[in-house]
Amino acid sequence: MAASTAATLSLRSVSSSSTQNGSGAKAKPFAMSLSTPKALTSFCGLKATSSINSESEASFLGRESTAALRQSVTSRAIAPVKDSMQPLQPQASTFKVAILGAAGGIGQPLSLLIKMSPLISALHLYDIANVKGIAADLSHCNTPAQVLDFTSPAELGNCLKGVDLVVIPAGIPRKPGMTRDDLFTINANIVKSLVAAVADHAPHAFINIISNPVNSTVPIAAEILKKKGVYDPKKLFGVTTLDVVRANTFVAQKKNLRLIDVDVPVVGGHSGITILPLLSKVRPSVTFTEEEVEELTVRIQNGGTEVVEAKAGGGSATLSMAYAAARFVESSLRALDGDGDVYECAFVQSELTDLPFFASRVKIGRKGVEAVISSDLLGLTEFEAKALEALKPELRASIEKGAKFAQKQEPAGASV
Ligand SMILES: NC(=O)c1ccc[n+]([C@@H]2O[C@H](COP(=O)([O-])OP(=O)(O)OC[C@H]3O[C@@H](n4cnc5c(N)ncnc54)[C@H](O)[C@@H]3O)[C@@H](O)[C@H]2O)c1
Ligand SMILES: O=C(O)C[C@H](O)C(=O)O
Repeated sequence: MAASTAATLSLRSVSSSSTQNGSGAKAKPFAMSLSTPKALTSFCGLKATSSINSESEASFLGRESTAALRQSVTSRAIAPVKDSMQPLQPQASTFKVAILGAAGGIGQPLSLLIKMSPLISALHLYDIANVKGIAADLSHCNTPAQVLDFTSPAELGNCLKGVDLVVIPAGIPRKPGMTRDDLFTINANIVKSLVAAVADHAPHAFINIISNPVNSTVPIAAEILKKKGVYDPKKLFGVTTLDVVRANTFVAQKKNLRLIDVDVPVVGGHSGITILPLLSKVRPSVTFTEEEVEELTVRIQNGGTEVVEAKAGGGSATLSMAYAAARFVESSLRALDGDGDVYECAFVQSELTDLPFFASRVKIGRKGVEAVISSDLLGLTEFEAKALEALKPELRASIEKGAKFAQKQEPAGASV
């Protein structure tokens, strides 16, 4: 018998919602156990059990979202089955996703993880390196997303046509001793040309940017989209989910908490001191000594460097990043699918501070960012307030560097 009988969507993430009165964000950790009827075994492939469980308030999606998910899964997957004895032919799911840089250290495991999503009907893999084999390999997984490969810039337009979400992990990673800003010269050009193509071929898509330095590549993307006349700030996201994933892990370990319960908002940017975990806002409420706050903050800020050094020249975080990006993709797709309860931290155009871009918790809906959650920045501790002021000059400089780079470029389409 193939594998087991359970179809479980195994990504676990945390959803946080703000209180309506703005008195402080109320985290709502959730644990999804998406267990489908036996009929779904044939496309979910990994495991299948007989129901979709929302164990409690503290479970992955919360009751309402789980109900919405149940409805979405059952309508997509079960509706086409006319005869229960027939093998399931799942209806095409709603969303098409493109990954640009799909053959890389992040791109490959990310492609695998999101191939498991029942929300994806087509997965378009693009890379300048050989992506054909990766697509062939992945296409054998019996999950519904159809996998297509696109290799040269000449194929990029076709890769992007009709997609709802574009994820960009293309670019070089750090080696020990490098800062993320040291990647600027090469990655700025990569992001510029890829985003120009997105503007031409998928101007309404959500764009999730992973390529570093995120503090600059997101402003580059914004300027390129502006030049092309298609900039929608609500749909452009710098992916900072890995900072949240790390913060949740390190805090849970330090305080001996159940991982699934922990939610740490991380604001600012995605590099060094611009990464600011708000430990006073951790859910569940937990107290830290001053030493613990300093130690945890530094560890979260240096999480990327910890991996770069451990890999000793072999690149930077790929597996944890793929996990984090898959969580952000899943959240983006749930938002596109009309789930009204999607909250993630992301680096977006923002008026929360005097900086033009800022990572914070945002509510994501069908049209992109619906709200920036301002309450996280209220009632900061002295440590956090100082750290927030301290990060601003560096973050502003990185944002301006990216914007200036893109502004002085030729009209972007010409160079793709
Ligand atoms: N946002 C984050 O939290 C985060 C976390 C980890 C890594 N990163 C960044 O993600 C990027 C990728 O990291 P990686 O480990 O996957 O690197 P990698 O070198 O393993 O993979 C990068 C891939 O991009 C491809 N590529 C290069 N130029 C391209 C182009 N013009 N079009 C399409 N594909 C192109 C390469 O062929 C390669 O397959 C790096 O910049 C890294 O710093 C960001
Ligand atoms: O640290 C890096 O260079 C990669 C990434 O930004 C990370 O945080 O792991």
